[in-house]
Amino acid sequence: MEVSSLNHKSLIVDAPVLEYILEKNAYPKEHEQLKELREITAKKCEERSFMSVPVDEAQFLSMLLKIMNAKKTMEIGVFTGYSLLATALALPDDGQITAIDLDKEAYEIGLPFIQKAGVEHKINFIQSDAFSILDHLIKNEEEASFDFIFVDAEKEDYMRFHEKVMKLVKIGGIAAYDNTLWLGSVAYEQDDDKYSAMPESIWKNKDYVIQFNDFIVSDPRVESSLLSLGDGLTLCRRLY
Ligand SMILES: C[S@@+](CC[C@H](N)C(=O)[O-])C[C@H]1O[C@@H](n2cnc3c(N)ncnc32)[C@H](O)[C@@H]1O
Repeated sequence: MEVSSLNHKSLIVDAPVLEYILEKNAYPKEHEQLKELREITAKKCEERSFMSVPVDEAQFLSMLLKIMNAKKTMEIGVFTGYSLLATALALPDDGQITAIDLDKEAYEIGLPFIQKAGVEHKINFIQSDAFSILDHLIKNEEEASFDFIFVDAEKEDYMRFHEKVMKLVKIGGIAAYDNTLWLGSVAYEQDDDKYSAMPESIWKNKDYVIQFNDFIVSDPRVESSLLSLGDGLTLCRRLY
């Protein structure tokens, strides 16, 4: 399969290398229902399917959750549920995921595959703006109770999410933020030849991503690592 036809969200610009990773490593071990969910998302959501996390990133998150022995997690920004299903498959049978999205229709596209994979019982999907749910959880004594929180929503909200997420994730737990290299735009000016062709939506949000990245570097509450996986994944381990 040609990488250009994969619509893959990756910073790897060397197409044969990306194709090698996907064809030789990621696709051969992709769970059948994840593959089906990915295919139906591409078919029904067309260019919006670009919002799903890439296969290699989902496999990294899955391994991380297993290494951590994560049991109680949260996902902010579900879309059709690719990262959600990868998480549900990685958690033990009594694991719990609070999954929040404004859009239930998109979740329902992926739901049959979650059901077929036999992991729906681990998921509490809440159709809502995530901020009100986070406030509710903080009020209801769920502070410092989540092993892992994955944030994959609007980039302009990351700074506000971070303050609430820092209250909800356990000390020693991980908050993971997606798209923190924002297709590489964070490193380029708009008039740069290489990146001037990027869509308006990328440039519109670039400054929010830069502001968030700068903040995380000097946030004493976390140890962080910015991975060049997908289009950037920042892991923050809560220290206190
Ligand atoms: C990039 S997509 C999530 C992709 C998903 N993690 C996956 O791998 O398929 C972002 C989602 O965040 C949701 N969203 C954006 N802002 C939100 C908010 N304030 N509260 C809840 N959901 C939000 C959108 O409706 C959208 O479905």
